[in-house]
Order: sequence, then structure tokens, then C-alpha cells
Amino acid sequence: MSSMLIIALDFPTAKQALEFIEPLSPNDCILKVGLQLYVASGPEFVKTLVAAGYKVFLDLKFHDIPNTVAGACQSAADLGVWMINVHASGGPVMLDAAANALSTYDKPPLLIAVTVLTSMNQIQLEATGVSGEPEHQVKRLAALTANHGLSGVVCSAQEAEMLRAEHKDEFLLITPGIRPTGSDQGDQQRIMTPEAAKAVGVNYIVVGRPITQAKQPLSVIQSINLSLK
Ligand SMILES: O=C(O)c1cc(=O)[nH]c(=O)n1[C@@H]1O[C@H](COP(=O)(O)O)[C@@H](O)[C@H]1O
Repeated sequence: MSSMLIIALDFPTAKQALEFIEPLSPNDCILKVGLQLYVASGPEFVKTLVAAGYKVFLDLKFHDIPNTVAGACQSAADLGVWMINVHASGGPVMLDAAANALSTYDKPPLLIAVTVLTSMNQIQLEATGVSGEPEHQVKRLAALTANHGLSGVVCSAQEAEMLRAEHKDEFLLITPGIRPTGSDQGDQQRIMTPEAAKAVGVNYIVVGRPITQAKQPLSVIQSINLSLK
């Protein structure tokens, strides 16, 4: 089975990201390119990772009018990436536009939708006008995502058990906010360990700083991969 581990390459330059992945191989992990690295190094860097044989999750969290998101999804698909994402709160018309934009591709990337960012707690969510616990909003946005034919959602592992019970097995649960025991929580609010996330049925975990800022990243990767077996 290929790795469930997605490493967030949140580095300021392509050079630093390439140095980091130098000892790795595509069997060890999937690589996520997010806003920081993409803004710094652009599509060419993404193509380099794809050409090196990595599955790449291009995490640009599109959230715009339907026409703009559709075009952005096509530009992302043209890079040959494995997975892309949009914000589910962009609404039903935007989700349809994103899904339809990929329908002409022979091998489209997986399209998933972000529900409630794992850095949000109830107080922060209420400040945006959404009352109640984050899990209620996650549940609503996951249902919207599934009803519009996307492949899955980004949520926290704390909501995985609830979503697993409500959605088909094929509906992917991708969970950032993963913190191995003893690692810094940082700005993440809804967190879980890799072992616990696997136990509640997530498909992929996303881990950034606990690996990229570790003194010995390789041994952290190995121990996370072992705990996911
Ligand atoms: O879409 C994402 O990947 C994402 C969604 C979310 O709700 N929370 C979240 O942390 N992420 C991303 O997952 C990564 C988590 O990184 P660390 O907190 O360093 O492990 C970052 O690259 C975030 O941009």
C-alpha cells in the first residue's frame, strides 16, 4: 500500500524544499505544495516534483467565483498533479464548476474541498458568523461536497469518525492538524496524533512542521509511516 503520509512542503524557496526531499523517495510520502512555496517558486517547481515521480497535492484552496475557480482547476490539472482543493464554502455553483472543469481530462486530479480549517476553534468560527461547534459546520460542508460529486474533504481527524459513518468508503478524508505526541501544536486547534487519526478512518494525514522543522526529519517520517501500518 502506498503511503498515507502527505508532507507539507511549507518552505520559502524551491532550493530549501529540494534539499529537504533529497533523501526521500516517492515511496516514502506524498508531497504537498501550498501557498508559500507556490507563490515563491510557481508551476515549474510543481512540474519538477511530478517529473521526479511524486504524487503532488497542490494545495491552493481555490475560493472565488465559479468561472475563475474552473479556470484555476484546469491550470492546476495541466501540471499533472494528483490532488487539488477548493473551499467548500465557495458554495454549490462553484463546486459544480470546479468538478465540471476537470471532466474533460483523461486522468483528472482528485478534487477535494476544505471544510473548516483545522486552525479554527468555535470562537474563531463564530467570529465569521457561523455559530455552533466546528463539527456541525464540517458536517454540513462535507455533505455539500459529497452532493456535488467531489472526491472528499479536508477536515480535522476529530471529525473523521462522524464523517466516516455518514459517507461512502470512497469519500476521502484528508486530515491536517496532525501532531505526533510531544510536538508543538503551533496555530493548529483541532489536532490528533497519526495513530489516532488512522484508527478513526482517515485516508491521508498531512504533516508539516513536526517533520520539516525536526532535527532529524527522516526518523520522524519513518516513525510516522510505521505508526500508519
Ligand atoms: O488544505 C490544507 O492542506 C490544510 C487545511 C486545513 O484545514 N489545515 C491545514 O493545516 N492545512 C495545511 O496543512 C499543513 C499543516 O501544516 P503543519 O501545521 O505544519 O503540520 C499546512 O500546509 C496547511 O496549509
